[in-house]
Amino acid sequence: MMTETEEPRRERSTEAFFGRRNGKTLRPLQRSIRDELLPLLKLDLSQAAPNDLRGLFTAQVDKVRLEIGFGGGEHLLHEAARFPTSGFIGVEPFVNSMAKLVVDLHDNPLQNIRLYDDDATQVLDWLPEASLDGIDLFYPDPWPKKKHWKRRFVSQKNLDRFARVLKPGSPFRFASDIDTYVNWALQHCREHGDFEWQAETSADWHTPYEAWPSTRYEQKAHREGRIGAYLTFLRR
Ligand SMILES: C[S@@+](CC[C@H](N)C(=O)[O-])C[C@H]1O[C@@H](n2cnc3c(N)ncnc32)[C@H](O)[C@@H]1O
Repeated sequence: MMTETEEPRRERSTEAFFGRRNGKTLRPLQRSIRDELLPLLKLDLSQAAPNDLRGLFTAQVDKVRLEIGFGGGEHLLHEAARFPTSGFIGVEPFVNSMAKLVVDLHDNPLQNIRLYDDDATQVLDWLPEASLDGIDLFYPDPWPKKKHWKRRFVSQKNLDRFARVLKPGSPFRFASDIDTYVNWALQHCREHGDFEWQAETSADWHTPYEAWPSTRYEQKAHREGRIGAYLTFLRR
């Protein structure tokens, strides 16, 4: 039986989410801030998406970008502060990561962030066609064992979703420290046909994005001796 303070445990909620949703029990203050603020920031997928996504934000924005699986939120917060006239949708199903981000936003409010705390495929299917100016997927769960590769977020089905919601010419940015996932992403994007890889030379793989703040997962990879590859694909 669940107590009042427990979160529902799910290993797999929908087709593309296979990870853990819960870690340590939230501290009472963290929980109360999350409970107060997340409902205000969370996208309501039970309502039709607005045709013009800019209306989702209190800030006046001229672009809208999506970050899938923001983890500690280092990049999402950094980009949202760097581009106050862009709106950012951040998706993260891991309860503790979402609570951390909501507390960060409580302490340092930004008017150009909206959130969603479940599987990003739900948001992708909700968004109107050609409505996004960029999708970031940094260090997605690697699923290194071959028998689990089919769980990887990059798949033909999810690339179809990306292709539907991205405006032509907009970037899908991907980073990973797992060689087989980097090759997997390159191969899937090549086979898909709607994405063009932007790289002048193979050295570009290891050149971080402009003003890259790094992320918690990347720092751990570096400590363990793995370096990231940064790939940018443009929606044709
Ligand atoms: C390895 S972590 C990387 C986090 C962060 N991007 C970083 O670089 O530190 C992958 C994140 O993706 C999230 N995730 C996994 N499946 C997801 C899905 N279907 N939709 C959205 N996020 C997902 C996980 O909860 C996890 O926080």
